[in-house]
Amino acid sequence: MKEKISKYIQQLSEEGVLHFSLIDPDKISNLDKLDSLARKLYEAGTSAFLIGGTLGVSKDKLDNVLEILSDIKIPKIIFPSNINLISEKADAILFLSLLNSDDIYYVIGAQVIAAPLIKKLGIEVLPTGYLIIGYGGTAGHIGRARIIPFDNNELALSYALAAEFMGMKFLYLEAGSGSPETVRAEMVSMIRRFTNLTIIVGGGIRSQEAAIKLVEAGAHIIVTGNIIEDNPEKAIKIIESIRNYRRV
Ligand SMILES: CC(C)=CCC/C(C)=C/CC/C(C)=C/CC/C(C)=C/COP(=O)(O)OP(=O)(O)O
Ligand SMILES: O=P(O)(O)OC[C@@H](O)CO
Ligand SMILES: [Mg+2]
Repeated sequence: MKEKISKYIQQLSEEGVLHFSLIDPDKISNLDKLDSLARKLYEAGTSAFLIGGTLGVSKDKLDNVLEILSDIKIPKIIFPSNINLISEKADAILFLSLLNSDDIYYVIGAQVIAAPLIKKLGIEVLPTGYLIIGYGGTAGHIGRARIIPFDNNELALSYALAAEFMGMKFLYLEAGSGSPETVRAEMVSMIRRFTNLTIIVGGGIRSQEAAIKLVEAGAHIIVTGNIIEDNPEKAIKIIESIRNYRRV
């Protein structure tokens, strides 16, 4: 298995903090403007594109977005909500297991169905424990998550340790797209302190202050989705502040 994207992430994390731009193929209002929007995000310093969504996303729409982004020289990583979102046009896929789901399909079912095709296409996998925290949004509802409260750090850490002991490399702390609150800094710092997982945080991040708080707490990768569509200028400011951040 090639590890190109994983090495790219590791190298950038040694130097600083990464930002991933989430592009939802069903929510992009104007596909004709995606190329110029994506270039601005790239020039601001975003480290990769995550492409995915829960509702209304098809393989055709995914391929179309991957095609539009193909000339931009940062990784295009699939963020799958289900097994239909697998494409050879992507550089990697977040191989998610929704660890706090009550539905075995989202813990190990979808993964078993998807694995042979991913292997055949030779797409790099990023083994990721996915935890839904506090709000959950559509992903939490569809994924039948037994939501971890925003303030239950001990419970989140227990899942994180279990993920690490099972060999996962990434942990995605997801408040849910459009969440009124972000995951809290205390939860991130506790997981950073006690594990070696690469911590991805997303959901409801709409300001530089919110992003930097999570970065200071130890997040390796910050994901923003909605703000890119709602206010691209603000998204660019968030990206610049994350990429300029240096741990002391
Ligand atoms: C490994 C493979 C192929 C699949 C795993 C599938 C799993 C475990 C999914 C977890 C549950 C789930 C529904 C995750 C969604 C992740 C995602 C793409 C979130 C972003 O989308 P939203 O913003 O919630 O979607 P909408 O904008 O459509 O509401
Ligand atoms: O759209 P936002 O609220 O930025 O959330 C991003 C992502 O974590 C959702 O899966
Ligand atoms: Mg969304």
